[in-house]
Amino acid sequence: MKVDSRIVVALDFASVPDALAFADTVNPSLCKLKVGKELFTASGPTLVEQLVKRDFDVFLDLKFHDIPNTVAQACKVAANLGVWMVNVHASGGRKMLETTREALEGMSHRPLLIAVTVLTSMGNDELLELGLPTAAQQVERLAKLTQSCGLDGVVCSAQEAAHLKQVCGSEFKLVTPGIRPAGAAVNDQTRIMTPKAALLAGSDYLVIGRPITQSDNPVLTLQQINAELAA
Ligand SMILES: O=c1ccn([C@@H]2O[C@H](COP(=O)(O)O)[C@@H](O)[C@H]2O)c(=O)[nH]1
Repeated sequence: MKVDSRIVVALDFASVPDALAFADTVNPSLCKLKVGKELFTASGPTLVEQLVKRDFDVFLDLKFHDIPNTVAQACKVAANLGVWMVNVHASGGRKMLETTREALEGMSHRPLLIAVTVLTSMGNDELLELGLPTAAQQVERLAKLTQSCGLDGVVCSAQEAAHLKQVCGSEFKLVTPGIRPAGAAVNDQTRIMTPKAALLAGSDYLVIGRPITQSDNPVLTLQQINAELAA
């Protein structure tokens, strides 16, 4: 039986061969895989179907943000690819969130539907410039909205996880990018946390890209993080 891995590796590669080369080195019990905007733009849905066929749980991270009908129909197409999880932007608002959730109900394969709250690259100064409150306040507001619309969870930073688990309950899934092992390059992320701290804070799934895919030995790094989480 496949283990429900807590690590979702972000396949942020520019080409299909690069992405498949990584997928060929790992087992679906070791990690789930995330296909985002760069790879999807390069590869289209074929690669997603290939990864699903290889028994990977695939998170299609296209962060849809559009009018309700457009987002709902896009998520239905994504569901038909057999993906494990899809996402939209919570700031698309209640009508968009509810229409999308309703569109997925009753489909033969219904992926988890989650909403992005505040990108983990953003800090309080950037939010202020947009006229928004602090990350902690905005994430809580959007998580409550998402939950009240019947979605399965949110994308947030692990820094908000402990509070959101209290506010939204243990069943509401928290998917956290911005994960950085101690000493790893921060890159363009702002609201970061180490893998173990994120798990202890209540993250359900840890999205990790460059610290794994750009390491000298990606499989070893992935195994080390899995071991750290299990310890
Ligand atoms: O708030 C968000 C939402 C999505 N992401 C995505 O996660 C990965 C993170 O990659 P790293 O290389 O570990 O930084 C990337 O694909 C983002 O598009 C996010 O970082 N923050």
